[in-house]
Amino acid sequence: MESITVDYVKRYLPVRTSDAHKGNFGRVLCIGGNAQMGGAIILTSSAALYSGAGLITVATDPVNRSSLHARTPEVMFSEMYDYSLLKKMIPKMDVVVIGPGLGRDQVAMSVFKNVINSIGSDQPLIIDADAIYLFGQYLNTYPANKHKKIILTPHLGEWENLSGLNAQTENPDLNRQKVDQLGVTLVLKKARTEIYYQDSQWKNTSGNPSMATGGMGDTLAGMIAGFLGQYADAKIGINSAVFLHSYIADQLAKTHYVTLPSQIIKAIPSMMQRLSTDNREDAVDA
Ligand SMILES: NC(=O)C1=CN([C@@H]2O[C@H](COP(=O)(O)OP(=O)(O)OC[C@H]3O[C@@H](n4cnc5c(N)ncnc54)[C@H](OP(=O)(O)O)[C@@H]3O)[C@@H](O)[C@H]2O)[C@@H](O)CC1
Ligand SMILES: Nc1ncnc2c1ncn2[C@@H]1O[C@H](COP(=O)(O)OP(=O)(O)O)[C@@H](O)[C@H]1O
Ligand SMILES: [Mg+2]
Repeated sequence: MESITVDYVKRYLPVRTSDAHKGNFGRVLCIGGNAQMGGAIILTSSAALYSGAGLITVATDPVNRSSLHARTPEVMFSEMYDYSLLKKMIPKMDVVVIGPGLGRDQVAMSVFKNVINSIGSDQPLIIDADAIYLFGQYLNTYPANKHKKIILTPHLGEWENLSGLNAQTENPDLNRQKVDQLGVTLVLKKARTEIYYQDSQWKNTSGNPSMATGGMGDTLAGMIAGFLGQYADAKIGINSAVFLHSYIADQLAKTHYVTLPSQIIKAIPSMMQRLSTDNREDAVDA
């Protein structure tokens, strides 16, 4: 397994040209947040925004509209249960992320099916949180998904539910077998997150237990989405998002017992700037 380090991330940070505009940095659609868990998709979309995505739309339950706009007026709202609108919107997106706070009921399953049927074979689809459960259920009926560009981001509990491999039994060989069978990219979240591509495997070298707070994975999903819209090479984008998410937490943890997802989000632009310009990577705004 190859290691993702700070030097790797610095080497590949994209350079913004002086004539760049928002259309260069990705149209991202974030889908999730039922009436109980709007915070999850607000974290995801905020993370995509602070990671540099050009244009972000959130498809969510209408009750989340005003809190979304109060938090991030830069982000557009769409009604998650308007299936024909969602179907029309998806082909225009560079990246779609589904799952944070989505729920697992029949309505959530209808949203999921609508999205997986509408997404094109060249469009990255990040499947996180509840959508990982829904993906597992969906596969029972429609097993062939290899034509889709799917990125799964489970924690160990979600991975067990999907693969049958638990925290004790999962290992690189068995994970690889499952990944090949599913035809996906796997971001297996744990203390040292592992990433399985079709042709290589990577291990993160950053992260710490101050990150054990609800919403931390929702935040990572948004960072991956934000980076996928900006990096020409998806593998480098995903690896860099995974590393930076935890690396910012490592810097914050020097002075913070707990690192909140929203603190990490706020520190993304300053960390990216510092890594792109000089060696003062230890400083973050919190
Ligand atoms: N502000 C909001 O709106 C927030 C909304 N959120 C939304 O909540 C929804 C549910 O997501 P979820 O991850 O909280 O719960 P779930 O899918 O039931 O998984 C937990 C199960 O897995 C097991 N488990 C084993 N290993 C594990 C590990 N390493 N890391 C974590 N768990 C591990 C664990 O076992 P345990 O050790 O707890 O017994 C337990 O049985 C989802 O939509 C998400 O987006 C949250 O993000 C919070 C902020
Ligand atoms: N002890 C730890 N060390 C390093 N990283 C951690 C630790 N605990 C949690 N994390 C990270 O926090 C994130 C948690 O994701 P997840 O469980 O999906 O959160 P949520 O669903 O609440 O948003 C993952 O990126 C994981 O790697
Ligand atoms: Mg999660």
